[in-house]
Amino acid sequence: MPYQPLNALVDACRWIGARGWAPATGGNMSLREDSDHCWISQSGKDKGNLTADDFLRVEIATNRAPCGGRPSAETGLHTLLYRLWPEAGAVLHVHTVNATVLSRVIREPVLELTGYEMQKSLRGQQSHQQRVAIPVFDNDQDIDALAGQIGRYGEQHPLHYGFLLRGHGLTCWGRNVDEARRHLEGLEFLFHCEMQRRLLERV
Ligand SMILES: CSC[C@@H](O)[C@@H](O)C(=O)COP(=O)(O)O
Ligand SMILES: [Zn+2]
Repeated sequence: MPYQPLNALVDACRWIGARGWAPATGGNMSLREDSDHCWISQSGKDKGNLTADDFLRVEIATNRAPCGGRPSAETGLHTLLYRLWPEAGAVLHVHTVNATVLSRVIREPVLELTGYEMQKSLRGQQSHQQRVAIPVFDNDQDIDALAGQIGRYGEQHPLHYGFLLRGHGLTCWGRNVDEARRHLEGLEFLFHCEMQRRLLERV
């Protein structure tokens, strides 16, 4: 019997797939059940076409799926966020073109966004004059090492909405699936604007 609250996450995955934000088998998505467990997409599936049966219950402390199956290769990044942020309820990882390309162009360790009304799609942002800082980490196939690096960063800096992996994509989260979706849509819009601005201004 699938975990019933997964239905909202399954809808979000279809929405992501329809926008082309999880091409091929890219992307992974998860939902927190409680302080010790989350449900995460199985590795290697088409994430735009999942059902609740395609999610595995994973221990947040160990990344293990006691009932078997192969959880996402990037499970360690989701569980890191659930450990770091008790309020994180859902995590969405996507491979959008804007996130993939912009993260390669940014030389600095943080992408700063300011001047955009759509910053207010992000929790706590009340004005286009505020600054949104999205950290950018070098991609790494060693997920444990990557999780260690992001974890050390997260212990010292606010890590509010999401982070970019260079040439890879965006991982973002929210208190629930609706908020994670809103953050994803808002950030993706902001990345698109920032790409266009940099192209036109030849930054
Ligand atoms: C197209 S392969 C992409 C993977 O290496 C990975 O980055 C990804 O997002 C999906 O991995 P998965 O193990 O299916 O959750
Ligand atoms: Zn990925």
